[in-house]
Amino acid sequence: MADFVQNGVIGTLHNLRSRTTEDLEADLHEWSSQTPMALVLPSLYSELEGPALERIIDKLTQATYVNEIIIGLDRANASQFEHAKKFFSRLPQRHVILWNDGPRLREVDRLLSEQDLAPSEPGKGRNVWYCMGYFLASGKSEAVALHDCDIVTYERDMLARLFYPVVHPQFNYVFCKGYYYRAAQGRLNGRVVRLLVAPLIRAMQITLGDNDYLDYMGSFRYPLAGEFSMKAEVVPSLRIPSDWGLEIGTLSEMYRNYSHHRICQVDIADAYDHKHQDLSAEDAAKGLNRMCIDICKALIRKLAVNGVVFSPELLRTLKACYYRTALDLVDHYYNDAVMSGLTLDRHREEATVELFGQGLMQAGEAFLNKPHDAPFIASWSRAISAMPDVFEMILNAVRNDQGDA
Ligand SMILES: O=C(O)[C@H](O)COP(=O)(O)O
Repeated sequence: MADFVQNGVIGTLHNLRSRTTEDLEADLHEWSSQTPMALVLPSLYSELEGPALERIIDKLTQATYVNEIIIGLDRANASQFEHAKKFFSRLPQRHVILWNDGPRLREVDRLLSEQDLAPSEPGKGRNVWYCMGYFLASGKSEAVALHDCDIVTYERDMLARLFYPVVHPQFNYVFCKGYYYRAAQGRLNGRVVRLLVAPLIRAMQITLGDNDYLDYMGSFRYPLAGEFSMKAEVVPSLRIPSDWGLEIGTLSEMYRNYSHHRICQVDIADAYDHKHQDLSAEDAAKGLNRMCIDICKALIRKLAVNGVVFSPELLRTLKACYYRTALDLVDHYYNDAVMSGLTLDRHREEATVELFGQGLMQAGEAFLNKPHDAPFIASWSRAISAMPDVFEMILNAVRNDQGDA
């Protein structure tokens, strides 16, 4: 049963389950001429071979209020790119595929890197950045939504509910983040949100005291959701991290650029399932271990920008507080899971908390040793000012790539 509580500093739009998807879509259709909508899909070629994307594309064929779909394709060779063109061809909407590893976009990337403007790391952040560049360059839409391509439980209303708050002509929102809970095969998931982000933000609030940024971050029910939407005006000034700090970094950018009143979150699904990564306890460069370190760095960096002075003592206190807070939460997660007929392995949860605690220390130490090390990609405003013809170059590269048979 949904609730209607507004207990954060941003707006929360619940699903009170009194409207159908078709009803929501009818509104979106009506508004689509005034606010055309684009969907960005950052995808790995391997996702075309998995079970989730086929279903996503099936559902999207019916989302005809969408004006254009921009697919960012990573890790594809030439024949895989040709296959991708066929794979996406049944989409009835105008759609393009950015072949990020193709020679034309690689050349744009090379020219941008000559000016230190290209994303330095491969990955989702880089993929999203080029898709957003294309979105701005094409200039065909006024709002953009983004979601991952590994959602096994995808339904059409996810996208309708994601767009609705930023497209409604009387709502004042410029940015909207999706939320849900994660579970599959009778097990509660969402390990990084539950065991790292939620307790860490609470521990930071306890350790640092009153802090508007932490109140804001703590208001998001699923801060790592890869699903969000925004008005076009937001995109040029965004500076997103290229690592796993992407989601936290995007929320932080919105915090810096807009009043809380213009930001909301929306209930887009009940149980959500996706491709799971290994914890990778033995290797801090991979899996959730790496994700944890990148997220901690992003939060620490942002607090430092807001004036918090980090020291080894503060880090030790924060870690102790995080650890206790996370263990307390594990009790609640366990009880919640049991009451809902789901399972939760308490031993594994507590071992994960220990690993994340080490990750927090590693991130803190890395920050203290190299405070200027920021994996941010330049904003598109900056990229255009340094290379005024970059949009033209991207449009040409993408147009020519689509045309090659
Ligand atoms: O959202 C999260 O917490 C991470 O992406 C991990 O999710 P998972 O535990 O569902 O794999």
